[in-house]
Amino acid sequence: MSRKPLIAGNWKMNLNHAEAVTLVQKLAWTLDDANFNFSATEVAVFPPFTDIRSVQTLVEGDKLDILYGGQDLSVHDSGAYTGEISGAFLSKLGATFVLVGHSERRTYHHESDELCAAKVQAAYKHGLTPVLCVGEPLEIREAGTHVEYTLEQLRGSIAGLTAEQAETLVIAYEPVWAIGTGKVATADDAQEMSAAIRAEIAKLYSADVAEKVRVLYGGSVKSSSAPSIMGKEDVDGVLVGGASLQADEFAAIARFDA
Ligand SMILES: O=C[C@H](O)COP(=O)(O)O
Repeated sequence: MSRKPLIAGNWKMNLNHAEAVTLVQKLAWTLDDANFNFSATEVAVFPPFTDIRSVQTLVEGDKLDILYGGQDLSVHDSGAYTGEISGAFLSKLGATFVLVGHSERRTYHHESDELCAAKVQAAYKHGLTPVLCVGEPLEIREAGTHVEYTLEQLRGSIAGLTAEQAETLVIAYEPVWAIGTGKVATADDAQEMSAAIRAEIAKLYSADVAEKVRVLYGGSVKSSSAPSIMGKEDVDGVLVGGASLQADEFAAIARFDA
């Protein structure tokens, strides 16, 4: 497979800047001790905004191979938007990625597909790689319309995206019913949706673009479930919430093929 695996840890609203430094240090040491091959697998953390400067100082100072990103960004570059964070600021802090449209933002902040599409554009404008989150709630899964629902969300959230941008896009499939619940979708469920997402990208752009797009699975991933999920052909990585707050556990997830 030519796509590089991406193991991403979304800390959500957990850990202050001092705790962030401790966790990233421990994560780097744990992976180093295990002779982790950082050039074969990307490892990224998504700390709260207030932690990012400290993470940057540590990563740059100690020359760590850990990437990082924001959990959200504004559609605006700057201005009178109290509480918002510009992609330009994240970029200046050395961020590589930014999450867009996480289900918690879609639910608690009513983020629409249209807004997500604007955020994806804002990310590219500032040189950030968006990690676009999509996925169905429980009632949709139970109705059996999860593939169509998720693809609809995907189409709406990438409206206006060029083929050149789409090639570098990361899409995280996160079934809402599996987030923080301990209920992991099966590896086959993850594969089914990842393949459907890739096929949709091929339809919208080309087979070549679809081959390059990375699709992650997220939802109660643990070191025990990561190997089988990562073993699936169309799954290129995982977006980990709770288990990314423990350095040992997150490092074990990153070593899914050890
Ligand atoms: O962004 C991460 C996901 O929401 C998954 O969270 P979780 O691993 O705690 O279920």
